[in-house]
Amino acid sequence: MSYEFKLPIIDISAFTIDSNSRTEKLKIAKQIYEACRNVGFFYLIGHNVPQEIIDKVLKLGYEFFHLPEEEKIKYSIANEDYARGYQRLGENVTRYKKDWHEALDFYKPIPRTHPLVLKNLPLRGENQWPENPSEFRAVFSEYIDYMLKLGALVMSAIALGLGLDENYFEKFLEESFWVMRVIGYPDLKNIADKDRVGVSCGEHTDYGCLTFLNQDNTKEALQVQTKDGNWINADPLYGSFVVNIGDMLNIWTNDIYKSTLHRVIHKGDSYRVSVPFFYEPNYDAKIEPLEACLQIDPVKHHEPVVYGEHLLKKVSTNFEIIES
Ligand SMILES: O=C(O)CCC(=O)C(=O)O
Ligand SMILES: [Fe+2]
Repeated sequence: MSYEFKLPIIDISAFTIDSNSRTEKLKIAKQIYEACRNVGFFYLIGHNVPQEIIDKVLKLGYEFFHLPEEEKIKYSIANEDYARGYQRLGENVTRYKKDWHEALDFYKPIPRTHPLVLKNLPLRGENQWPENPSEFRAVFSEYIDYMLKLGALVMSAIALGLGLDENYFEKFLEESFWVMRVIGYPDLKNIADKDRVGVSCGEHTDYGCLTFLNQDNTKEALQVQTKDGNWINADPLYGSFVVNIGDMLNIWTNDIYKSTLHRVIHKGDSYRVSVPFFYEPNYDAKIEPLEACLQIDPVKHHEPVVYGEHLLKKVSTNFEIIES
C-alpha cells in the first residue's frame, strides 16, 4: 500500500524575511511550482507562525472534544447555518458513508446586515465560539490572523512561480472566505455501525485555494494519492504545515496544478486532532484559467466558476444520507 516517499519540504523564509532578495524568492517560488505540479502537497517550514500557538490550538481542540456530549452540542451547526459550529461523530458524509470524525467549523464571519444574510443564503452568519476551554476564542482568533497572513504570503510565492506579479492574486483574496475546521478523530476500531461508516475522512480534493494543515503527532492517518495512483502517508513533521492546493488553483492553472485526492484512515490508538485552515478566494471571486497558463496549453480545461457557488455545491453534499 503505502511506501516510503517524502513530500517535498519547502522553506518559505525568503518571503517572511523582508531583506531577502528577489533571486532567493524566485528560487523558492520555483520549488513551490514543482511541488504543486508533481504532487500538489508539500511541507512548509520557515513560516514564522510561533510553534507555541500551533501547539496550543491542537491542545484546545483536544480539550473541547473531550467535553461531555451535551456541552458540545450546544454549538451544533443546526443553531446557525448548518455550516458554522459543531458536527457530531458521523454527521459528515463522503460519498454516502459516514466520516468517522467530529468537528467544530468556523468560516469568515458575515455580519447580520450583509446582503448574503439578508437574502437568507446559505453559509451566512456568525461563528459559534465555545466558552470552554476558556482561552479557545482568543487563541484561535490570533491563529486565524497568522494563517491569513501566511495564506497571502504563499499565494505571492505561487504567483511568482507562475511568472506573474507577486501581488497578482490579491484582488481575488482580499476578502478571503476562509474556513477553519477543528477535527477530532477517534480510532476506527470498535465501531458498531460498520456498514454505514466509511473511513475517518473519505477521499476528496479541497475546494479552494490553499490548505494549511496543523496535525498532531499521529502517524499513518493522512494519506495522499500520487500521480501513479498509490496512497502515501503525509505523516506529521513537527514545526511544519502540510500544505496542499485546492480546486481553484487547479482551475487557475488550467490543470498544470492538480488538486490532489487525500483521505484520513486513523487506525492507531490515539484520539487524533487536526486543524486544517482553508485559505480561499473571496466568496464572489470569478476563477478561470490564467493567461499565463494558457500560453503553455491554449486549450481551456475549465469554464469560469464563482468560488462561493462551487463551495455551496460541495458543502451541500457533505450531509447527504442516510436514513437513520
Ligand atoms: O485531518 C486531516 O489530516 C485532513 C482533513 C482534510 O483533508 C479536510 O478537512 O479537508
Ligand atoms: Fe482535505
